[in-house]
Amino acid sequence: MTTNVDVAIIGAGHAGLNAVKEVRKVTDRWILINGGPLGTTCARIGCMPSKVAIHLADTYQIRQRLERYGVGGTEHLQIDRQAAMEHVRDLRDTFVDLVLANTTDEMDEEHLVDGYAAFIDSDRIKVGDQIIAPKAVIIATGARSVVPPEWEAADGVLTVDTLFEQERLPESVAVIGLGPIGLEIGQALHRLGIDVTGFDHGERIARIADPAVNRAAIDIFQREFPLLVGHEPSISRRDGGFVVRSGDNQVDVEAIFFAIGRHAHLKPLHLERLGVPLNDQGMPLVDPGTLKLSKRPIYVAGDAVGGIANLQRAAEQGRIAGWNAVHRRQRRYRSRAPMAIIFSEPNIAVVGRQWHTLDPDRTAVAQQRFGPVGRALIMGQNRGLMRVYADRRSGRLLGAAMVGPRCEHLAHLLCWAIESGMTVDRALEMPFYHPVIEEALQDALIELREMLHAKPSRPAWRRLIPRLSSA
Ligand SMILES: Cc1cc2nc3c(=O)[nH]c(=O)nc-3n(C[C@H](O)[C@H](O)[C@H](O)COP(=O)(O)OP(=O)(O)OC[C@H]3O[C@@H](n4cnc5c(N)ncnc54)[C@H](O)[C@@H]3O)c2cc1C
Ligand SMILES: NC(=O)c1ccc[n+]([C@@H]2O[C@H](COP(=O)([O-])OP(=O)(O)OC[C@H]3O[C@@H](n4cnc5c(N)ncnc54)[C@H](O)[C@@H]3O)[C@@H](O)[C@H]2O)c1
Repeated sequence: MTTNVDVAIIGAGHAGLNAVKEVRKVTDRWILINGGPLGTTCARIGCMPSKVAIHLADTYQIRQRLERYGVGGTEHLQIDRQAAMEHVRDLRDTFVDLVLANTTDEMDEEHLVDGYAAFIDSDRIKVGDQIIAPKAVIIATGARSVVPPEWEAADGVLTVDTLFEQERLPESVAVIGLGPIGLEIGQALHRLGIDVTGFDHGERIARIADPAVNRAAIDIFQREFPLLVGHEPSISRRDGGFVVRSGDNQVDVEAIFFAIGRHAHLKPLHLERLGVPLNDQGMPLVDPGTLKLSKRPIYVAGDAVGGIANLQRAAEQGRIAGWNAVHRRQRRYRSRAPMAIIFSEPNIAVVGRQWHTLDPDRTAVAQQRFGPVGRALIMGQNRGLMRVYADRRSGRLLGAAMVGPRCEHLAHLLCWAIESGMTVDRALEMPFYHPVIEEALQDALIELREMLHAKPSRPAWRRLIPRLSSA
């Protein structure tokens, strides 16, 4: 039997659930298909449990500063990692319950179907034995962790999909890939007392394009746990564990944590059956504004689109795809000034234009270290570097990269300023308080203003003119 609906939404993550919210305002003939556990990537394995783990690891780490504050007995403090992981799971379950309570818990069997969807052709979808014929489709299938095929489902190999389910954490871990996941999770595991070594085949960590900030970040994190970058790591089995080699270095570990990227989860959909051209990632051409495939009422939203995964992007694209699926007048997704925040300690943040896209002749770059920043010194977290970029001609802020304390907040301030087209002079007219981390940004802006207003040094022959005339 075929079920006819107005809209089929595939994937119950933030993108899919936000799409449903828009669609159900217009029609009751919709169906949400979800394969795997409900509760969203963000709440189950992503943003939220990772931040719980980071928070408790950072809290335990504070013991190392307590003696300086006159607090004794810190050498007796110990972490029960099993209890810590239970706390992560408890909060994770709370976040999942909050998502479910407001969304899928209220849906009946007619609207919510459990299973992986696959296209039969461009008009029909199959889920198990059920065939669905929708007038419009929203693909919101998210992304999945990349694991080299030879290590898939191997004992001792972890990803974020499995980490938070571990009753017992390993004593030593090689973190392969030092992007946002590798750095956040690697540092948290290290701070929970696990022997962590980080590996990346590239020279950059956390995708920082600015070479000075990247160097500063590597120096800071390197002091906590070894980071081996710039060589392709090779992994082999040994005595129930693994040996990982990188250049001249070799490390024996109990477990491997892969964080080498997450790719759009499209394979089970069989998009090749749509009869549209696909790129080498198996993705059809999608209008980045309407999120629609050309000539088909099929929309793609969230991590399924590819690129840098971001919860706010997934939610907004879901809302737009949902609206567009049920309205003639199409809304457009407009990407804003980019912002990426890594919740390591210190934070890493990149906003606006990235280093490699800047024109060196037109860009002024101010640099501010967090070392002498009063508030950072008070917090005992004064490691870091911020670089802020401005356009020499218009004086506008262009972007920034930073590693430092509470950069999550500085990134927001800067990103809002960039998004509103603010100049350096105007940003300096804004109020600042004391003593706050924002004073680091104020100092960077003052340096930028000096660069922008500095008179260009006059060529030697021009400097001669007054003297010649007065002679
Ligand atoms: C460890 C980690 C930390 C993160 N931290 C942050 C952060 O701090 N800040 C931030 O902004 N972002 C963060 N992200 C990214 C953020 O979580 C994602 O961008 C967001 O959750 C993606 O939502 P989505 O709706 O696109 O996909 P998902 O939430 O993954 O939903 C997709 C759903 O579709 C289902 N599905 C897949 N294929 C099919 C199919 N064929 N048929 C039916 N169902 C299917 C999946 O099982 C899943 O339930 C993090 C991600 C991870 C992994
Ligand atoms: N705070 C946040 O916003 C946050 C946190 C976690 C994840 N995320 C998102 O989740 C997505 C996935 O994150 P990720 O860190 O897994 O992916 P990523 O693609 O951002 O980083 C992967 C890293 O692995 C390295 N790498 C790839 N193959 C390798 C190999 N064979 N050997 C060694 N190193 C290798 C790459 O050089 C890169 O540094 C990203 O889009 C990210 O933005 C966001």
